[in-house]
Amino acid sequence: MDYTDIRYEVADRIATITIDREKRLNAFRGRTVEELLHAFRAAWADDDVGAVIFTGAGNKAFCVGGDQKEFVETGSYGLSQNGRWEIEDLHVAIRSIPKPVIAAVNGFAIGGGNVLAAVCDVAIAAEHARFGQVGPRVGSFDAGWGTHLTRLIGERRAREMWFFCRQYTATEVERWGLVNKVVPGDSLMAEATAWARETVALSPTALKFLKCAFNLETGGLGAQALFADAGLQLYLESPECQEGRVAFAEKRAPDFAARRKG
Ligand SMILES: CC(C)(COP(=O)(O)OP(=O)(O)OC[C@H]1O[C@@H](n2cnc3c(N)ncnc32)[C@H](O)[C@@H]1OP(=O)(O)O)[C@@H](O)C(=O)NCCC(=O)NCCSC(=O)c1cc(O)c2ccccc2c1O
Repeated sequence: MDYTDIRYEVADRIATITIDREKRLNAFRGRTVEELLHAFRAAWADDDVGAVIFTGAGNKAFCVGGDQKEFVETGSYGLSQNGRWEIEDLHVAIRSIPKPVIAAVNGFAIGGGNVLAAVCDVAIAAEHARFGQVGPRVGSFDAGWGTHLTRLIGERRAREMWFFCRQYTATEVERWGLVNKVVPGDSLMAEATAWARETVALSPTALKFLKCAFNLETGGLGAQALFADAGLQLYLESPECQEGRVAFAEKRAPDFAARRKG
């Protein structure tokens, strides 16, 4: 597959997967998700790859979730070549690949970007990185893997993140346990590579069984995510959702007053 939205590089048994849409703050569209899925599966299939680093191009954003401009312009995030919107397959692939996945969070991890970082095995953040959920402000929600935040930072913090749509610094979320380490931006990739080098020297079978074991508790989230996504697809067609998206595009606060009921 030819990649237009991502980069895939392998060196010293480490695969680096980079969302390469810097002008859109590495927001994902259908094509991006399809390529990411393909790249994670390639890393999975390659016996010479022992670990994956997942990052975003540039130094402003890791990923800011779904591409809102694409949605406003075309009415959807765009489908993959096979006609499916595969974000849930991507979440499951990152969880399932039997090799450690290290998120190198090089800037904003917002909305679906925060969820992508959260499903990785470990996360290292640049000092300037900012984390947050925005769905209830822009007309979206992730009631599947988005709720995995509870396990990482506890229920109070996870609900705060989703219900208030604030932004948090790397240092704050390191304290909460959302990231493993915070480093200066210019040493992020060196740090992530050092972590990857450490893990590729370990027993691959031991790591595989450990990842499978950790996944036993969260395995049900894959099914919950499909259920949640079915609800989200209906919500995406509603005037309430459209108000969130249009308000973001028009750079104004959304007006959900007409939507308050029940
Ligand atoms: C990310 C921000 C916090 C950055 O704020 P800042 O003030 O620094 O910068 P600007 O706001 O001026 O943004 C700069 C520039 O980038 C454009 N941009 C920002 N975010 C996006 C985006 N997501 N898509 C496309 N473009 C984006 C912005 O328009 C500016 O462009 P200019 O041309 O005007 O310069 C802040 O920008 C922010 O909060 N962004 C919104 C983030 C957002 O809404 N993300 C999507 C959330 S919904 C989602 O992620 C999602 C995930 C899923 O898995 C789904 C699954 C199934 C269905 C739906 C899903 C879904 O919606």
